[in-house]
Amino acid sequence: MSTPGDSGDAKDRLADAGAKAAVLVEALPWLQRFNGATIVVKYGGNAMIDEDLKRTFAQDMVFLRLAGLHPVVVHGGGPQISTMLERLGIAGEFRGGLRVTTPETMDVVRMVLFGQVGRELVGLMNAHGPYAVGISGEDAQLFTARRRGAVVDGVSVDIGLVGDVVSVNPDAVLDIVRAGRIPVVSTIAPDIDGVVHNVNADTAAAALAVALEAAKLVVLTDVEGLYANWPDRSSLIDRLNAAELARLLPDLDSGMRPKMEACLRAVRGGVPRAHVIDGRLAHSVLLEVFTSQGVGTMVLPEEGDR
Ligand SMILES: Nc1ncnc2c1ncn2[C@@H]1O[C@H](COP(=O)(O)OP(=O)(O)O)[C@@H](O)[C@H]1O
Ligand SMILES: CC(=O)N[C@@H](CCC(=O)OP(=O)(O)O)C(=O)O
Repeated sequence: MSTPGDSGDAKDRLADAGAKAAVLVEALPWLQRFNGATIVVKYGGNAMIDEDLKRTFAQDMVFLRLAGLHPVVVHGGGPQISTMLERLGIAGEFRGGLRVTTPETMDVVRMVLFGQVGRELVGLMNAHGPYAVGISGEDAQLFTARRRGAVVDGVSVDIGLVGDVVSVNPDAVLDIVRAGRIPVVSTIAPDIDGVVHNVNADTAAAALAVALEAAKLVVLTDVEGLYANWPDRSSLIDRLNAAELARLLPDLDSGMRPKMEACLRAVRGGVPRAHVIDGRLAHSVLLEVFTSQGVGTMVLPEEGDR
């Protein structure tokens, strides 16, 4: 038999326990603040490719749910769509950060987003219990899309079946949330004539966060956050308001632009905070929600917006 006091490293153990307790206690004000709140999380980047990060992300969503929050996941899948198009020998291209989407490409987008990426994430979460339910923008009129073009060198160009979300009916998502489960949303959406469109996942996440009156939008990516002078790593912005972001937007590269447009759309639509965080860091969502420091870049509304 041994007791903690017998061990030579009892002091280390006490210090270790103290540090763990401090982490738990630090979460208390955040648990209080976000109890019952909806948090929309855009899952993308490395967290969607690396096997360990996929599992830790799924764990984080279940953790949020069991901590009394209502996580709603909107997933991307750009790299997976590109891989499948290549396997099928279908040529693809991006214009202004958006995929040129022919009817043939659309079939692949739908199959990969809902049938592959969404299914895998649902499965990873459900390894912890009966939590995740997949849903697409086609279900119960969740999203209605309107065809949009892309702007290339200041000129609007046609990119096929690509849509912007023009209306959201969040009832089906709310049904899933009220049942105590975690919706996992794939971002394909019919237009008013029922023609299915490909919608950028950052854009759809913002529209959904607004419609759900979420407390936060959290967007995962592959960098620490937004850099004022990309790629100068010393220029990471930890917080900025909507007006400051609107001024930066026109100069951003195409990868970061949909994400930052989404953050702007969310805060201007009434979401109190939008965050871009580093999905390469395991449990970055938990760190963002439950620690005082936060991680990544936080976008706030303008003074007087709320
Ligand atoms: N100002 C900027 N701040 C941060 N990242 C930027 C910036 N400009 C361009 N980027 C690039 O944008 C990428 C994120 O876009 P993308 O790869 O499309 O995202 P994801 O795959 O996470 O959806 C970053 O990994 C980075 O290489
Ligand atoms: C119109 C458009 O570009 N749609 C995206 C939809 C998936 C997505 O947004 O995925 P990520 O978040 O991983 O980039 C695409 O086809 O790739």
